[in-house]
Amino acid sequence: MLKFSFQDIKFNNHFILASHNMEIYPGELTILCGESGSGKTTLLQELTLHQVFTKSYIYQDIDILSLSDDEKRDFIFQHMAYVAQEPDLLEDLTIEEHIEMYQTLFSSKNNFEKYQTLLGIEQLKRQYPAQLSVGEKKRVALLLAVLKDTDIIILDEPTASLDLENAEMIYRFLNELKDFGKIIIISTHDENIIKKADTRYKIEHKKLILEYANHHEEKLQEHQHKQKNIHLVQKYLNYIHHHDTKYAKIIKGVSIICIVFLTLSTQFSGYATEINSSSMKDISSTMIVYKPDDGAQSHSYDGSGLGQVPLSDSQINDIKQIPHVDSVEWRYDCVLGNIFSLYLPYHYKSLEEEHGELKASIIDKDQNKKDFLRSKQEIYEMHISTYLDGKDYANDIDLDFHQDGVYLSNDMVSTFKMSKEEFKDVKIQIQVYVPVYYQKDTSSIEIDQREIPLTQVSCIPVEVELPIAGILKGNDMETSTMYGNMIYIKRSTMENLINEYKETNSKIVYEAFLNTDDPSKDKIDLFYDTLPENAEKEYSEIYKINYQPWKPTAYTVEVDSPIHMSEVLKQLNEMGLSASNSYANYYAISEGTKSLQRMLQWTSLIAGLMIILMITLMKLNERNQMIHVNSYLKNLGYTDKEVIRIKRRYYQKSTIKLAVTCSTFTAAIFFVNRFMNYLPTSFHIQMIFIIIFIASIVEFIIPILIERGAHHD
Ligand SMILES: Nc1ncnc2c1ncn2[C@@H]1O[C@H](COP(=O)(O)OP(=O)(O)OP(=O)(O)O)[C@@H](O)[C@H]1O
Repeated sequence: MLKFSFQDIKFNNHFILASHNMEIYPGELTILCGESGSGKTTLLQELTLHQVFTKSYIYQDIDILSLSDDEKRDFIFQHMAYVAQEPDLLEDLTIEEHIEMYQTLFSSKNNFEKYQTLLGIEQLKRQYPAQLSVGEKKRVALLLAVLKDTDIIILDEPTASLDLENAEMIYRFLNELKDFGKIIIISTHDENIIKKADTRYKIEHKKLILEYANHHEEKLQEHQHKQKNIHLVQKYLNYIHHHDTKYAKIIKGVSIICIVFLTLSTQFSGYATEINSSSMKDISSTMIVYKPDDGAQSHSYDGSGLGQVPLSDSQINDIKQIPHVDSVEWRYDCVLGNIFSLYLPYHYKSLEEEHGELKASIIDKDQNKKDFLRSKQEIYEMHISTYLDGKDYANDIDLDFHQDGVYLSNDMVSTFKMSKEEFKDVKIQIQVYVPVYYQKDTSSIEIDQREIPLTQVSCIPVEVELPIAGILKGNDMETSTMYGNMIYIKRSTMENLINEYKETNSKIVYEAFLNTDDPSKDKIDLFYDTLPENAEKEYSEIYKINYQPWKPTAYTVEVDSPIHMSEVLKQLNEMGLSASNSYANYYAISEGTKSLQRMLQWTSLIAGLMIILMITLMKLNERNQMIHVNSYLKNLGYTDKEVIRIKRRYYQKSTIKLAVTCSTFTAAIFFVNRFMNYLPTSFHIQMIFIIIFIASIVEFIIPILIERGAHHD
């Protein structure tokens, strides 16, 4: 039995109903009738634990008012089904899904097919609530109330504004219902229902009157305890997006693309940083510093010994004083086959006339000799540079035989039909151009139609046999080169050769030409230091060439870190010096990757904000739906905490779903990319974290914040 009493009901000092008691028995139909506006709905709401005016509420010896809020919700879950005047259904679930949800949540075992037939629900099963008439909705709500399988059923005007056909189904249904030992309370104006009443209350003149009572002493239906399972609700929450509008679906698609793009761009920004730092590593922190001829500033350093002026001791000191400069070491670079560098004061013959053909050979362990390169041209394109004694070049060396000697570039050995290992214990025999003089009067370049004389190094070709110390990974040995066939000679070896052949005195050479009408009588004579008295009359042209003992024209300058390169370069330029432009190129790459990074960072940021904005708008749009689901669950008897847990779990699942979709999409892009060889990239685990992070904001944090906002409204 349910014993219930309420105090005077007033709204804004407007008196509605005087205080009264009610006793409601199981297995009976308790009817509440009265005029419209007399307070029937208000009373029913009190019976569903709204408790604004309730004085006492005892059900089966349980004092409901002494229960905590959560216990009251549990009570509703276990014992009470309420069908309001306007039935509450979830817009995105079909009637069949509603039925399935109730059966699952309340593990109903009652004979629901019978009620389903009585209420004519079969043909409505595939419909959504919005497709139903009011009568149909009421019938569905009644069936759901039965499926909740509780011992108290409260119905507010079940037949109000229904046609006869709908109403009759409900009458038949009510006849069945009352035979099951349930407490059934119905508010109605409908005479057809009123006459079925076992107990009838009427509200008249603002008083509740017990008009009629015919108690049967029937026992209450045995209550079966229902297990509350919040996991089961999840499935039905997933149906909520069945009905998403087209634009919501488009926004979802766009946000997935945005998240993938955002992730990729963050990753590429990472690659750009890697490229940047690896190119910074590649540039090492050294550069070749030289002073170009005054008239030919643009002449770049090509290792040909042409166009660079030796540096004075004070200039070298000044370089050493530049902040961040660690060391300044002279170097020597030359091109084999640059026969101009062989012009010496003593002879003006070409290389081939003087020394025969330029040769490079290798001599193996058994003293077998082989021409080193395949063609004469390749030998003429061979470059020699020096490397420093005692310095670690491990980054550039592929195979080190750990002995004094020359390192060969990778290009140079790759044309050879020998494995790299086979170069061990092999010697190379070449003619090294040993520098002895520099002079400025035999070479020139034309700039703006003016001939600008260039400083030229003059060399003596010296045949040497040197062990091969190792093979390089590429062609560079610390400083970068644009040439392929490189031989790197230890600087002390070169220094010994230079000391052996060096000149200590300057020499002036006069080149005297006699051009006549008969070419066979033409001649060239050379005069050293002084010209004969009558020379100017005898010769048609005389050139004076001033040979100075050789001094280094290039230096390897080492800077403490690549990031200070530009600073040092600036100071060198201010001193009128140049540095090999390979650095400038790398610097440009580095700058380029930095701007690429900046661009990617900005676009990522904008894409990120766009996603958040789009999703926020979308979720705001869904706000009412989100709130309705919460109140629906609470009306079913879930406590606030349970609803929060259900919702959190639901958002967690959506987050995981989004993260998995985006990760799969991203992985697919990577796979296609790798397959097509567009970019040398791989799928980084950190991308998953980025995706999870964005997915959590989008599918967890934003919805929770919006719902929270709704609760405060
Ligand atoms: N929350 C409220 N605030 C102010 N007045 C209210 C509130 N709820 C109900 N009322 C008023 O109380 C009176 C009783 O309303 P109630 O809905 O309970 O009547 P009813 O008998 O169910 O009417 P009907 O048969 O038309 O549904 C009405 O005058 C209504 O305007």
